[in-house]
Amino acid sequence: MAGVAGRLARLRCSGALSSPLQVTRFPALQLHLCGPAMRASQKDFENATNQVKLLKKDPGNEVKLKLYALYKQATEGPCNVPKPGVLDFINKAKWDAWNALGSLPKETARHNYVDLVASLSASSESSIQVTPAADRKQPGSDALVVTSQDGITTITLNRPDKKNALTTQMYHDIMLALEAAGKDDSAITVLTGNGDYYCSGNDLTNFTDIPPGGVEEKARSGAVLLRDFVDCFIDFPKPLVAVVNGPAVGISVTILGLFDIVYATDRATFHTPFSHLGQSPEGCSSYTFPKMMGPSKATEMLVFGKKLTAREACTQGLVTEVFPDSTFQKEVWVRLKAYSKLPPNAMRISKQVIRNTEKEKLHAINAEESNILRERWLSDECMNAVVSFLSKKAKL
Ligand SMILES: CCCCCC/C=C/C(=O)SCCNC(=O)CCNC(=O)[C@H](O)C(C)(C)COP(=O)(O)OP(=O)(O)OC[C@H]1O[C@@H](n2cnc3c(N)ncnc32)[C@H](O)[C@@H]1OP(=O)(O)O
Repeated sequence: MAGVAGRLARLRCSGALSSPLQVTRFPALQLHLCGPAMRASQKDFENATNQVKLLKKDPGNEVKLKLYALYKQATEGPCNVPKPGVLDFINKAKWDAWNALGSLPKETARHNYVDLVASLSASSESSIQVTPAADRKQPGSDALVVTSQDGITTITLNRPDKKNALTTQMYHDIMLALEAAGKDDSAITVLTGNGDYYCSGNDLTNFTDIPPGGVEEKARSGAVLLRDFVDCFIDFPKPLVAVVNGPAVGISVTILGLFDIVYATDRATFHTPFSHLGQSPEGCSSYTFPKMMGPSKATEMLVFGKKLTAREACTQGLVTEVFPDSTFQKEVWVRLKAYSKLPPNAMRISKQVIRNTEKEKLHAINAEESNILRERWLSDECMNAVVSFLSKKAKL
């Protein structure tokens, strides 16, 4: 988020961002950032600081940063604390916002803060706070739905509004769901997505959740989680089927090489933009992809980020069969229900015969890929890509 908050504030002052939408949503910013200094009493300011805790509608990151900056300027004056490290996304964004206020007098900052809170109070419905990412609660188990019926355990990614991006909590929940499915009395296990996407890969906001040990600790624990997560797929004992109901991105694509069957709607696409994100392949794809499609096609996907259509992915061996979107669900589930009636022990043993020779190798590859990614996550290339995504998301 390098300088984005500061750039935003300067653009606002220059009038460059005064679109009707922004004027409607954030009138206080438009009216007061560069407006004449007016007086608000200390009491008004204290009232506003209390009022802000009662706001019910989340006004978004821009306004939260503005509130933070004005509060600091009003109470401490111009920003003269050291700039946080470039990887410390949240604190750096806050520092940028405060620093962008330059030498704005304390009284003006106090007035602008009071005015901004007043304008927010009018339409408020849920709480706002500049919550450190580390304190933020991840979505709970409703982001993952597990059902068991007709001999099939289905694990459904259920964050359709976020294209089923995988939060840290979801990685843990998927591991638990796989562990349980491996032991339950179903014959087949399915992973699918709710909504128009199968999965948009790792939730990039996971990167903002920096623990007390800093970014190195974040990268270390991320690599451990990734390794454990992928290990669960390598070791899964029963037939594992991906029902790819829409586009798939990142890790949701790479682990497909560890599934036994991949059925896809013709609307699905398969995208691994690792270089664009300053990252490197995971999910054992550095081994499974070249093996299934040859090194050159694998390079197009994993190095150059070429997005495949469902039919291309089928030709390359990543997808087992493609179905028309209009009949996808019906055809796939009829097929899977029939398969689930086959003797479960025979299916389990046959899968193991097919997969066991590779297991040790896959675990070693997973460990190596996770280590390499740990380093990648600390690179400028990765950090810049994540910051760019988060900035667009925050519309900064
Ligand atoms: C234990 C850690 C293991 C990590 C392993 C390493 C894994 C690597 C990967 O998976 S790399 C791939 C990461 N994913 C991406 O780069 C995809 C990012 N998202 C997008 O490019 C787009 O959102 C899209 C192409 C998936 C969909 O575009 P569009 O149809 O225009 O929808 P929106 O962009 O408006 O998305 C709606 C809503 O969802 C949020 N969102 C989508 N994907 C992600 C994501 N991966 N992380 C976080 N948030 C995501 C998007 O921001 C919108 O949110 P909003 O409504 O603005 O709040």
